Amino acid sequence: MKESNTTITQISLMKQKLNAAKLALEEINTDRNEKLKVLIQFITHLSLACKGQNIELDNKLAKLRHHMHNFEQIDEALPELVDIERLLKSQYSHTMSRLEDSRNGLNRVIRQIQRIDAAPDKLKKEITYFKQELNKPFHTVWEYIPKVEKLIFFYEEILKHQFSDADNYKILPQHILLAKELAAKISEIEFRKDQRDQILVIKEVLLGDISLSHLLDSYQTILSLLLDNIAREKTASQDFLFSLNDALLIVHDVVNNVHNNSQRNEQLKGQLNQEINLRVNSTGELVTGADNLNELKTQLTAQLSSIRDALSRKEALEQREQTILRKSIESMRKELNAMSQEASNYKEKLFEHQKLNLLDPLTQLANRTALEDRMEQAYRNHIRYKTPLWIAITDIDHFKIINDNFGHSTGDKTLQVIAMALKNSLRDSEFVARYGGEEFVLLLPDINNDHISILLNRVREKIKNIPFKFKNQRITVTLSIGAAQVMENESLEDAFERADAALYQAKNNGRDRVVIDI
Ligand SMILES: Nc1nc2c(ncn2[C@@H]2O[C@H](COP(=O)(O)OP(=O)(O)OP(=O)(O)O)[C@@H](O)[C@H]2O)c(=O)[nH]1
Repeated sequence: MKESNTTITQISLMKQKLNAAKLALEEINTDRNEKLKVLIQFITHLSLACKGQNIELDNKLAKLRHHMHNFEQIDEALPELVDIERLLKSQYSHTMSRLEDSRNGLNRVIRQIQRIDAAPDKLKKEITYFKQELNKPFHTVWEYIPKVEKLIFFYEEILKHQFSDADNYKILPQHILLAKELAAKISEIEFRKDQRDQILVIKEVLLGDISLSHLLDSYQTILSLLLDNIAREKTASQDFLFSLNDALLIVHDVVNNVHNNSQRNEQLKGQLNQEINLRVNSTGELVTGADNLNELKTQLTAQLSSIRDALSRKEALEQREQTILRKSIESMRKELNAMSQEASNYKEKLFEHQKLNLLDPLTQLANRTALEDRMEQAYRNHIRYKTPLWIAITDIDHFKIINDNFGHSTGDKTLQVIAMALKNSLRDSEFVARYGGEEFVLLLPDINNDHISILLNRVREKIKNIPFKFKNQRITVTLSIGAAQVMENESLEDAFERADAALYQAKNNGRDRVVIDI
């Protein structure tokens, strides 16, 4: 009995243990299932994260995910896990080498961007900094993507800058030269009074910090002003020709009328003459055939009265003819007077124009065209009469400083004063012209070698002593002068070049001096 009790107790204990073991097993199973679930989830996420990078890896992860449900023991998954680990490792090194390639690619692109001169300075600095950053290797794709984004930003900025500057292209040295030449050219052209302010503004723009669009605008404005002037000139000439034509038509009509009238009058006068002749003849016949004196008397009185009548009609006709002729001549004279007045106005205008075409409008000195005419004339005299001829070229020293410090209008006034002083320091036979900008050319005939230096130095001193005062500042303006005498058998151009070289030397030797090429 005792034994059976013990057995029962043991069985019940075993039952309890079994139950406990069952519960523990259930717990283990639940736990395993939970962990398996987490593992499967992890593998799912891993395969999603790796998807598309390597097809073998994609397949292995999908297979593993599927197999996981069937594995009793995690050990069973080990071979597949090892395989996947190997693939992951090789994928990592593949990704790293791809990232390195991409980094090198970015470096190449950034070097290209750095070559774009048009990029603004701030952006250039940013690009340099970015390039330094690119020296560090990438570890993940996430480091690479922002770099690509940044690169796109640089491109965008450069494009934006380029487009904002689209109509403001870079001004090159040859554009600045063109602007200066245009300024010099318009100084030589005579514009109408109402155009001069506009021309002054354009000149100021051309000689300042000009942009390409300003240069083009200036060309366009000047061309339209010139075209306008040409059109006006054309209209003025046309008006003159029209009035000339009208006057000639009137004169033509008058002459025609006079001619017709005189033809008609000639006819009438012929008839009257005929009538008078007839009467005179019949009077003669009356006298020869007369028997009775009284009858003759009566008949003669009647004949004489008819003759007188015909004569007075003839006289009246002639008077009328003369009056008409006088009137016609008078109206023709008036017309011709008006015409000649018109013609002399036109001639005066043409003359003024011709004169103005030879004058520099700013300084009122002869311009380059006039200088060329005069040089040829002086050269001809030099050849013909074997008289000496000197060419001197003078240039104001550091004139740019006056413009820069006191403005262009002060510069213009300085040019005017110097021009007048130069003109006043020469004799009538000598000649000065504004050659361009701040350069003047002097033609000096009949000066011998001993006197040229004295003369030119006197001119130089005269300018130096002008008491210029700008903005309450006393300024001394000096000249450099280069001169050359036209030698025997030398062309004018060669002599001019020697004078120019002497001027260059005067500038190089320190300015404010005269250099004579001998
Ligand atoms: N105000 C004014 N300035 C002019 C005119 N024509 C040319 N200029 C100016 O003259 C100056 C000439 O300058 P540069 O050729 O550099 O010579 P610079 O300053 O005189 O110096 P050096 O000749 O070397 O002594 C420029 O600033 C021109 O803009 C003009 O009609 N009016």
